[in-house]
Amino acid sequence: MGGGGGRGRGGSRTQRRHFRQNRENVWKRPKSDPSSENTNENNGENRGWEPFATQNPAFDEYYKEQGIVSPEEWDAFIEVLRKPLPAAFRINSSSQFCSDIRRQLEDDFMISLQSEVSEGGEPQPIRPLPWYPENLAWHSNFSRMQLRKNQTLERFHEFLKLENEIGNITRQEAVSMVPPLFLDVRPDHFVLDMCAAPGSKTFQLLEIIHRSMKPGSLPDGLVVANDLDVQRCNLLIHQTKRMCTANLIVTNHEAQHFPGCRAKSTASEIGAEMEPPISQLVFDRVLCDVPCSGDGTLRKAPDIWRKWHAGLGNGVHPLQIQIAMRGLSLLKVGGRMVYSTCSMNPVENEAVVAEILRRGGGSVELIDVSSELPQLVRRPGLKKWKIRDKGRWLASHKNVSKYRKSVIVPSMFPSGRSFTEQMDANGSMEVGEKHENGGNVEDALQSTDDPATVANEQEEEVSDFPLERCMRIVPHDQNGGAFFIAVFHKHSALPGEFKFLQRVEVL
Ligand SMILES: C[S@@+](CC[C@H](N)C(=O)[O-])C[C@H]1O[C@@H](n2cnc3c(N)ncnc32)[C@H](O)[C@@H]1O
Repeated sequence: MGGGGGRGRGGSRTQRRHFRQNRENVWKRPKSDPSSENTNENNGENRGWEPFATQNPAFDEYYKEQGIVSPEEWDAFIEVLRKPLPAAFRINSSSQFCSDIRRQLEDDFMISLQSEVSEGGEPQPIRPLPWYPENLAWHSNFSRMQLRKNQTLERFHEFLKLENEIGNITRQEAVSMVPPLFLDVRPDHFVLDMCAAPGSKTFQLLEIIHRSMKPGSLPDGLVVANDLDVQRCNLLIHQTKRMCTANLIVTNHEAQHFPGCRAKSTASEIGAEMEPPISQLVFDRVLCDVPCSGDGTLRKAPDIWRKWHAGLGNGVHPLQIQIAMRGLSLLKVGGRMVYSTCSMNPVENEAVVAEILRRGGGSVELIDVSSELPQLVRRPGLKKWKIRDKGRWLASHKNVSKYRKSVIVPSMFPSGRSFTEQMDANGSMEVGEKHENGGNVEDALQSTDDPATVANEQEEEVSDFPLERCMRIVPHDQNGGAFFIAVFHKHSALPGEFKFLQRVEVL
């Protein structure tokens, strides 16, 4: 029956429906409130549904200060972040039906769907992603709701469902398809995917390994897909079994402590008469798609708006470094490693990359990949950033109070210099203590009236590393999600690595 004043939250029913359709992923059902379950007010419709709050002042303040987009772009950036993410999918390049599927999309669906208005209001409801090779990845402006409800889209929806089920296409966020492309994998490569679940990038890696193989023959390459979470490993297995591959091993370890695997060389490699030596298994390619705060997925997971705070990025920074360093130690000399996150935060990105280069001590290079995938819109990595802790901006580790030193570590800052190192060089007092005027540090933290002013008064640090070679993809660049990617080349053994390898062999 009609829309009585008490049923909705303002606005006509049509307006509400329109809003719901356009903000499909920004609705949540809060924990049920038994006291209101049977009231006439709700009348059974829309009961308990509320929009997610798609804003967070702490988020705005943080990213404005970091300057990840220019002040002029801020409104466009934030507006796109609040919109639902358009769907994207990829054609399995190793499928024998790959060309047929691409032809069907180009010659049939691209034309027949033209008359359907997509919710994004783009002229082409579906289109190939211009930066993905060979028209194999597609962007669709149809929301899940539209696909499910609109009769004329039924054929397209059925096509997507069926081809996805049998492994000919995979639904995957567009930006998440980028890291494997920069890994430069060949069919004979041994690839380690350190944090692999739920497996969309593993699937992509397997596609490359299997590409151009004749049906029935097996490639020489191998993907080892690891994840800490056993349930997510199950998801990964479910996802990758659509590939029907024998070239995948799934492991369940902490990536930062991924075990050294020992392999026997084949007799043909060493001469049939000799006993094959045991050597450490090293990988041609390593993908480090590490756990992160995930704020690049805000469009897909709007509940992150509510949960976001600067401490999330600070908290995962040490683990991200550990995982990346373990990845590098398992990488062959001459091999390539990609480090990626779905976070926009420099403490999870540029700061980690700088620390990898620092610890790598010249054996690792951050590669300039600006000429690869030229149509992918990306921004260079930052050279300077600040750390936010307990409501305070910190420009250098020397500004960290001694009570926070176990949490706010030197590698988080652009110079990577530790407070103690500063003391050694200058032979002076602890600068952090001077800042607190000799008073109680907790008091000093709480009495900070204007954190931005405090940061401005501090000496700004700038990284010496070529961090502009990193890539940050932001949502309004190509109507997608956000991602960060850095590509490394290992020139020689890491400092201390040789000793480690020898020890493994003796064991
Ligand atoms: C960003 S997700 C990976 C997404 C995946 N690469 C994909 O494309 O589908 C990060 C993953 O890291 C896993 N993880 C968290 N801590 C880990 C650790 N210490 N070692 C290995 N995996 C970890 C999480 O379970 C999660 O699946």
